[in-house]
Amino acid sequence: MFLPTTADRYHISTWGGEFTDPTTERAYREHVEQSTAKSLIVALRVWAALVVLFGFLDFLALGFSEGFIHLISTRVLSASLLLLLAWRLRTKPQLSTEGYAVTALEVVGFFLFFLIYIIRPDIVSWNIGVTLIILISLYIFVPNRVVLSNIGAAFGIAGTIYCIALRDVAPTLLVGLTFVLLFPAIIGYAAGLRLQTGQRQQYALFNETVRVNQSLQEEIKRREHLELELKLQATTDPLTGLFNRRQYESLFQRELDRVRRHASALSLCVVDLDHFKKINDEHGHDVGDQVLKHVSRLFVDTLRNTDIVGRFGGEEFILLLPDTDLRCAVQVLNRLRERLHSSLVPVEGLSIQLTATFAVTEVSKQDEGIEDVIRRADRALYDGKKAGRNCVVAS
Ligand SMILES: Nc1nc2c(ncn2[C@@H]2O[C@H](COP(=O)(O)OP(=O)(O)OP(=O)(O)O)[C@@H](O)[C@H]2O)c(=O)[nH]1
Repeated sequence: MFLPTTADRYHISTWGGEFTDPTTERAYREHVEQSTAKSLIVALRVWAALVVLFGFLDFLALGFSEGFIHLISTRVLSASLLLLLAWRLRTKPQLSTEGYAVTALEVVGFFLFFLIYIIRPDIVSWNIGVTLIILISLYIFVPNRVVLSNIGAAFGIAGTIYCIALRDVAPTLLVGLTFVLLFPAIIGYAAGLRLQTGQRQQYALFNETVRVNQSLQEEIKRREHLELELKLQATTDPLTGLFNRRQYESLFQRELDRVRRHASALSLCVVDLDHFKKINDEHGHDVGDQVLKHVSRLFVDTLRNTDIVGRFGGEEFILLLPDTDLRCAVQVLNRLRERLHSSLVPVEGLSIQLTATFAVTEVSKQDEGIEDVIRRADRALYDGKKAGRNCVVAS
């Protein structure tokens, strides 16, 4: 599939002042639709007011004559068309950026304006002056696509020349007049083109900034996610999601510092699942893994969230119970043992009965580190296994 590059997408035509890529041009018009409609409504209202106000000059020159009535009717008709479009723009702002309606009005407006040349031959030179102002206003004051403004201006120039030609003037004068009328149109076109191109360049820049910002945000999110994942990988056991050895050892050190500083209680328990080898042998390693996951969840869900649950390795777990002395720890662990014993583990359509041996010891200020404490618990574990398993042994 062909995908336009940024340069293609934002290429602006030299003479039209519009994006050559239709999708970008459409998006740009939608982007400026509301503000363009607002400016156009103001321009149309001012235009309508001027058209009617100039009727006062007609009245001064013609009085309440038939000519005045024709002119004022024309003026009121023009003003009504202008106000009608202004009203329509409130509900259909896209008319302002399409430009066809306002161009049609420019053509109709000029057509009605030509009547003044016919009805008031006394003010031809004044009218030519007004035509010059109208021509430049078409480009600068009335928001429209510059290519369409060219159509309005071309009609205005051609019509004016025609109206003057009707008066039997010398051809040289007509040629001169054409140049005079072309002059504001060319200036207006150049100014309109520059303005239109500048607006689109700004839009392209704005869009690019938004795009770059978006991709930066996405990159930041991606990196944050990656960082979190790496942190998780470094601190947890991949199978059970419990703290890994490195992490619970460092958490133990923090708790040991608290024991030393605040004389608070801390108990450590080594849990070893009973006859786990049998589960693996009978149902396969995958079922064994599911059981380990289930037991881990059960430990985490049952204990306090200040307790620390880690995987010691294989089917052995470490539980750190802060602010818990040996007596309380034995109570808590007995509850946990009973819960494990009484709940069947549902794995792959099987219901597996499971027990564990819990070896618990209280950490003292004199303990050098976690190895000392685990060694003590391990001795208790040995006793527990010898005593028939499914028990809590304290040392
Ligand atoms: N599925 C699974 N099995 C594991 C994992 N780590 C260790 N094991 C198994 O756990 C079993 C531990 O067996 P043993 O040390 O003999 O202990 P046991 O069968 O639980 O017997 P006792 O501890 O004496 O009650 C071994 O079969 C290991 O292969 C693991 O990550 N996944």
